[in-house]
Amino acid sequence: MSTTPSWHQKLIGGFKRTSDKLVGNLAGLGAARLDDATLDEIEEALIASDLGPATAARVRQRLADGQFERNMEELGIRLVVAEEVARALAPVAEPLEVDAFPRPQVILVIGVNGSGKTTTIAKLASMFMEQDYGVMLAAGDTFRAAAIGQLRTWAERIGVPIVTGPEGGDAAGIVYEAVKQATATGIDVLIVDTAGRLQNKRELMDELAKIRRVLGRLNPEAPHDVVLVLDATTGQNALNQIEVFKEVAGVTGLVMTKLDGTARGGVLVAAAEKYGMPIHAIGVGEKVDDLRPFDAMEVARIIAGVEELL
Ligand SMILES: Nc1nc2c(ncn2[C@@H]2O[C@H](COP(=O)(O)OP(=O)(O)OP(=O)(O)O)[C@@H](O)[C@H]2O)c(=O)[nH]1
Repeated sequence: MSTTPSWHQKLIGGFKRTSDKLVGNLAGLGAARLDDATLDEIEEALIASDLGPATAARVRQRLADGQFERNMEELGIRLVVAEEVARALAPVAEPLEVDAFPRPQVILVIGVNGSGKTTTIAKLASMFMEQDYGVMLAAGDTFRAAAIGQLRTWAERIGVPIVTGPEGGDAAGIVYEAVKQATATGIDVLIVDTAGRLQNKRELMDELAKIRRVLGRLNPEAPHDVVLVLDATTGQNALNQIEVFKEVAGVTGLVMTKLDGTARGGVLVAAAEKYGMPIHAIGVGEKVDDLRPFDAMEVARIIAGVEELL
């Protein structure tokens, strides 16, 4: 028997905290009489499980609106939770498409240090390569030598070209050079690593503005995507980062990493509910194939703990 956990198993791990809390909170409500007090309890349980007030209110409404038996079994309640969570997630489950014309599609990747940005860039590159796209990386995080080295190591490992510069070098210059090379060699997707200096917003904004100006000179449509990488283990903090990076960097979509192990998976639903921003993919580990677009219903059923009752 294989000991490597499957994607589904890792995902269950990432949502365990949320799911356990939810299931714990719903326990004892089996064969519940859905009177107002019980409905209040269910709604509170959902909010306590990080699902966000709007989803919780919709579940309450669904249970209260009379389409269901007044005596509902726990499985019935969980199925309603799963449906409503899926309804919140389905509109934001939007894989990154390569459709820029002219090529290359330029994807800026942003996020604080340690969020899993570098690993995510490698995983995205690998995902695009699997779809037969030509991929190039640009090491635009020149702030730390380690960041350049790490990205180069990944580029070699997955076999994609990379444009780098010296530590402390001009990120915009590297991006300019990368777009020129990508255009000349018929690359489809250029993924650009950028500095994660959230502690100095002004500098980060200036740097991103400069990258945008330089890109705009080569292709007014670029950057086509500005993807924010978020660490799901940081819970509420991940939501705060969306707020700040939206303002500072014009984020167009999200990737949530570390949705395995100790993640606070409910934050995915909270982010979907609060920002309605596309969530392009989720990461469940450190290997290149540990990143995928997500299936809203699969995640919803895991969160609601449906499978364990079937
Ligand atoms: N468990 C788990 N670990 C991950 C995941 N993605 C990244 N990591 C790990 O998180 C750590 C930080 O990832 P990096 O990709 O280096 O993050 P970064 O944001 O580029 O960070 P800096 O290089 O410090 O700027 C590394 O040890 C990764 O292996 C994931 O989905 N799950």
